[in-house]
Formats: sequence, C-alpha cells, structure tokens
Amino acid sequence: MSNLEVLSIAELEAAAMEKMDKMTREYYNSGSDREITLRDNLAAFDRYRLRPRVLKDVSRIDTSTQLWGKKISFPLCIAPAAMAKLAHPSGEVGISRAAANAGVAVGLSSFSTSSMEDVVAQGAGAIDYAIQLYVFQNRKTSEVLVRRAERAGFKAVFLTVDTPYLGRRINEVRNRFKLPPHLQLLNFENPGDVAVYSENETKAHGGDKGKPPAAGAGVDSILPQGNVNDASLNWETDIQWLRSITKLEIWVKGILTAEDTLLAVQHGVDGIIISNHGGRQLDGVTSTLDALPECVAAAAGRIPVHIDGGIRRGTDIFKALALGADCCWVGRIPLWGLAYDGQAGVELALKLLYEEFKLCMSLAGCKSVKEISRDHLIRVKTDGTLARL
Ligand SMILES: Cc1cc2nc3c(=O)[nH]c(=O)nc-3n(C[C@H](O)[C@H](O)[C@H](O)COP(=O)(O)O)c2cc1C
Ligand SMILES: CCCCC(=O)C(=O)O
Repeated sequence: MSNLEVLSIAELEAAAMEKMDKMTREYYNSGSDREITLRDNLAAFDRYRLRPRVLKDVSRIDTSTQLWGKKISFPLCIAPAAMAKLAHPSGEVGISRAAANAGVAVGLSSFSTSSMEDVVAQGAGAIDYAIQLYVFQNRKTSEVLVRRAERAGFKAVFLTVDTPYLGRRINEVRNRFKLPPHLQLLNFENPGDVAVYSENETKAHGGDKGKPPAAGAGVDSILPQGNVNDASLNWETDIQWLRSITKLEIWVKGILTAEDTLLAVQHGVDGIIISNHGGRQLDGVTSTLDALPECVAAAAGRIPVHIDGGIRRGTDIFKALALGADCCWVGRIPLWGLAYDGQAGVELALKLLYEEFKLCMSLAGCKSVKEISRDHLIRVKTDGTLARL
C-alpha cells in the first residue's frame, strides 16, 4: 500500500492505518458504542445526488470564501482533534503548517500535544485559528486556557457542548488508553490540571487487565479526578460566563437541533458548528448532514452555520454547502495525513479535497460558492426514488 500513489482520501485512510499503533488507530477512528452515528455521518452524504447545470462557462472557478474577515481558499477547515502527536512527531505544528500552505483555518483542541503558541506561529498571520474549549470543573483551568489563547492571537473559542461526559468508546477502555510518557498536553499550565499517571496509578485507574475497568477508564483518564468536564454547563449562565472572560468570538460546537440553534442565536453566540463529535459522543444521534437543514432554517442567516462529521470527498463539501452550511471542518482526515507522511501528508489531504471540490463545482456549473444551492441536490428516498428538495 505504502508504495502506491495516494489519490483519494479513502486511499490515504488505508495507507495511514498501516502507520499507526493499535491504540492510536482505534482511538482516532472509532466512534462510541455501536458506531451507528459514525457510519451514518458518512452514509448521509450518499442519500443525496447532484443536479448539475451545464453551459455555465466554468473556465474560471472561485472556490474561496470568507471566515473571520479573511479569505480561505475553499470552505474546508481543520477541526480540533486531541493529541495529534500520537500520529506523527510534528503533531499539531505539522497540521498548522499544512493548513497555512493551503490557506485554510485551524481549530486547535484543548488537548493538543503542541503548544498553542507554536501552532499559531506557523500561520504567520496568513490564516486564523480557533481554540477549542472544554470547560472543566475547576473553571480556572479553562479561563487560563482561554486568556492564553487570546494573547496568542486566536480569533475564536469553539465551546464544545456535546461532552458533559465523554461518550463510551469501547476501544479506549479495552486498550487502556494512555498518553505515552514522551508526549505532553502543552496547553495546561498548572500541574493539577491534567493527570500524568505513574504505572501504579494507571492500574488503579483501570489499567489492570485482570479487573473490569473503572468508569472513566477511556481517554478521560488523562484528566485528574476532580477536574473532568463540568457537566453543569448550561445556556442560562455559561455563554455569559465565557463572554465575561474573553473578547474572542464564541462559537458553539456540537449542535444538532433547531431548538439549540435558536438558543445559540438568543445567547448572542457568533457562530455554530453542527457536529456530533465525529460519532464519538451519544451514539444514535442524527448524522450531521441530516441535522443541518433544520439548523440552517432556524439560524435564518443571523449567524454562520458550519458543519463537521463524515466529510471525505469534495462532493461532500459541495452537498453540505448546498444544504446551507457556510463551511465544513474535518477531524480525522488531517490525523490520517499526519500519520501517513507528517506535514506533507496533511498537505496531500487538503490538496485532494480542494481539487475534488473545485472539479465538483465546475461540473455542477457553479463559478463561486455563493452559486451552490439546494437546487443542486436531489434526495434519494429509502425506496430508492428521488425527491426534489
Ligand atoms: C481523535 C479525535 C479527537 C478529537 N478531539 C476533539 C477535541 O479535543 N475537542 C473537540 O471539540 N472535538 C474533538 N474531536 C471531534 C472533531 O472536532 C470533529 O467534530 C469530528 O472529528 C468530525 O468528524 P470527522 O472525523 O468525521 O471529520 C475529535 C475527533 C477525533 C477523531
Ligand atoms: C479528554 C480528551 C477528549 C478528546 C476528545 O474530544 C475525543 O477523543 O473525542
């Protein structure tokens, strides 16, 4: 496989699989429980076909769009995903360099294995960054992180709201997920913020294979007891709390309904990301593409609506835009790129997606992203017949 030329994201995924150890591969790729949502995120895109228009002079195509007042080369950015150095030593820095070369924005996980300052430095002002935020029981941990991101030049906070508790990913428990000792979570400053367990403590935390694993023996074992995600997070007080500690744009990541879209608008958030955490949280929730139309209708143009989950091809980006998304984000693909060939692998992934998207726009008769509309799609019903939107 590794000797073959990688010509699609599917081939990149296959090539990356050979490069990762079992713990990393399964941590990156899996979803929660039966993985119904993980699979449906991808399948949803196949429930639409394209309705191309012809004779539209597509000799010049503009794939670009705007995000945070800056041009991005096409509507596809890099979603925050934890611990990229499990894939490759260049980690989030490699991803950031690739994104800067491709002209797209980056979301950085709270749990990155490169420091936020190092990551932002790679963009040299050419691209923008969002810091993804987990709100911990010790709010000070989150506050310090946000203030540091503001100083480092991030443009937005992505408040992840689908994780009051982490979903149950069987692989993490079975593989006794643990951050290898040579890696560190570099966005945390105080020793008690994240847990670095000794061998004995790891056992006490569920690492003893002879015994059933303790609750929280998955990836959340990197958090110390007493400072896990704050499950009391709520609309009534916490957008306001976040607003009181930062001037950055506040985006809510993890919305799947019109009701929550309306609440996001009412609470003055700057944008939302339709997301189910890549099928890693509540299994059985709707695919993000299926959730998108009701959220777009509820937002009614008042705030930008972005989407992540299951995007693997240029045509997927096109379909999400046709259903009203302003921009798409990818989580696993950059990790696969990194595992395959470091920064160059991420660049390859972004190039493939860019070229596929551009070709799709051309062949569907769209000269600019603004021209992509619901009229370019038709839905495949369960009985196989087609229905206009
Ligand atoms: C290995 C991995 C780690 C992730 N870590 C985070 C994280 O730290 N914070 C967060 O908000 N989302 C996290 N996500 C979710 C992504 O931001 C995104 O929602 C998801 O990956 C999109 O689905 P896709 O992988 O199909 O593109 C993670 C996803 C993966 C696969
Ligand atoms: C405690 C780390 C959580 C990372 C994450 O969000 C994920 O694995 O999906």
